Amino acid sequence: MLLGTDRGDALEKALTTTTTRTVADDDLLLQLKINYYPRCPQPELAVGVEAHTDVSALSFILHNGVSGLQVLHGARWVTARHEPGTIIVDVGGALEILSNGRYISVLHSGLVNREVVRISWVVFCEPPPDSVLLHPLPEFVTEGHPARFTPRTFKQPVDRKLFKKKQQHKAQAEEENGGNGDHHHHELAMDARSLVLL
Ligand SMILES: O=C(O)CCC(=O)C(=O)O
Ligand SMILES: [Fe+2]
Repeated sequence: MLLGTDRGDALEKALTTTTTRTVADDDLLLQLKINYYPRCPQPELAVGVEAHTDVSALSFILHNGVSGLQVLHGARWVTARHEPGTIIVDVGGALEILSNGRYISVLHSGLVNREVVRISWVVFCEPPPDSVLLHPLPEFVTEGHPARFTPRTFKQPVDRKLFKKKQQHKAQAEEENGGNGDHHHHELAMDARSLVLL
């Protein structure tokens, strides 16, 4: 999402008043991922970054001003605004859990462009993998809004995502090789891709 004033204020308040109590500042892990989207003569046939949700708490997307980030809004894919000098902030799964679903981790994807190269630098801000149990914070749990998530470590959804990806790519490789080829290279490529697709 592009931070609007209302949501931005609420988000900032939630983060400064609640998250820091659960996760100490120096426990937060920052990971940088650089996406390079080459020009593509037939963008509609290509996959840039496939549809996914981030597992992080927050992701900060810096970009070269070229649009390409698509966000699922209701039933429609909409293109995010890429105004020069702005940073796009994306809510990840960890924040969805902490806020008991008040902030939603939306499905998004990255498209390639026919004319221009697109580059995005994404900083994923993540809780520690297994020393903290993520659960809806008490201030977001009421009678009207019971807890929607069971407690889990950050590592659990990450592992689940990697496992799903592995299965997907294995099935793809088997399809391509008629079920009996040498899959070694596919699996190596898949592992590299999975790691950066968190
Ligand atoms: O390139 C973008 O704008 C978004 C990429 C993205 O969603 C990701 O790397 O997780
Ligand atoms: Fe993402």
